[in-house]
Amino acid sequence: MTRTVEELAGAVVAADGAAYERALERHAGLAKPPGSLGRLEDLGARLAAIAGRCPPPIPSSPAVVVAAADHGVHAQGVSDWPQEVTAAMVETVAAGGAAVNAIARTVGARVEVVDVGTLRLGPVPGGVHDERVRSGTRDLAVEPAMTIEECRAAIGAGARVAAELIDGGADLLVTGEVGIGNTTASAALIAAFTGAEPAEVTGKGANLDHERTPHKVEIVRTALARHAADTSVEARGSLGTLASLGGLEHAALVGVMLAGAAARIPVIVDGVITGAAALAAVALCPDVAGYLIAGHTSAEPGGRSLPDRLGEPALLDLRLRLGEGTGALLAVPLVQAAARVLTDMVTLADVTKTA
Ligand SMILES: Cc1cc2ncn([C@H]3O[C@H](COP(=O)(O)O)[C@@H](O)[C@H]3O)c2cc1C
Ligand SMILES: O=C(O)c1cccnc1
Repeated sequence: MTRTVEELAGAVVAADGAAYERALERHAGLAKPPGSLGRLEDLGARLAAIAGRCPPPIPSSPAVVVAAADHGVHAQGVSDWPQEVTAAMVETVAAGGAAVNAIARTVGARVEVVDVGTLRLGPVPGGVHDERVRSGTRDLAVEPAMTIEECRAAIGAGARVAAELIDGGADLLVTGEVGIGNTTASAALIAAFTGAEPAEVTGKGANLDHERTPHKVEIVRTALARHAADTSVEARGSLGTLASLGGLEHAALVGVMLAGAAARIPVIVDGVITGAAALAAVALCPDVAGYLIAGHTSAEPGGRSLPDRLGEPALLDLRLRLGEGTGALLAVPLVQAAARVLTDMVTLADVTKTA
């Protein structure tokens, strides 16, 4: 079943503030000095708000969705890598040999890779979700990257994959991506949604020669000016911004976030690409914010401002700048622990009874 953006957004209810408060109260009475579990206490309360019950369920089936697509803006020389690397990485993830696979194995997460629009001549190989909308986006520096219909189709695809995973028992979604050139689209989205200066949010991505970073900043600036000057109805609003400046994988990740929130399941955000998608998802449906957990702070410029925009600092800062979902996956045990302490711990009253 494919749900529209409006249907998905309409199915999202605000996270439950009363369950959040009950969890904080419960924490205050557990067998520890109140507040001594630090940010894990607030995280547990957020999980209670997400599930609408306290204690919250302990996530036991995490799944990472790696959305993949190519980018027309690659023609502007914004990445040192050939576009073939995107499809090659999709195959690598499907075969289990990428960084995301190694870390997913460590934390017991399943990995699902979704091709929403890589450049490829042959068919999508086995083990990859074939949700191709088109072969790469248009060049966002010169024209809208996607039509609204293409953007909607990619959102629907991401939501469908997420819903299948949830139906199959996934109770914690993790966002990931691959797409050569996608740090340029991400910088454009972050600047558009936050008002940040392009130079503040544009970096070397996958090791772009540092002498060419000013050119990359200029491309982002050009794209923003092109979009700002676009007075068509399609260009207006959050969906218009996503279609104009984003990638197909950003749109698919918006779908994953909407579907997770609609099912009252936490969604862990990874680096600057999934973070840019998170800004779009929250712009489309503000209540989604209550379901998003910032997993880590990317070392890419723009990474630092993102978790704050999502309402709280990220859980980890390991100076990762890879994407794929790697940083978000590393936060999975923290999320599980935050829920588990609310279930497993005895109260201070229990302890003092036996003292
Ligand atoms: C081998 C390889 C594996 C990756 N895995 C994630 N990325 C990351 O780098 C790319 C974005 O950087 P840029 O905008 O500079 O092209 C995306 O594929 C992102 O997922 C990779 C990049 C490469 C080269
Ligand atoms: O933070 C990220 O997601 C990121 C940073 C650089 C390159 N690819 C991904």
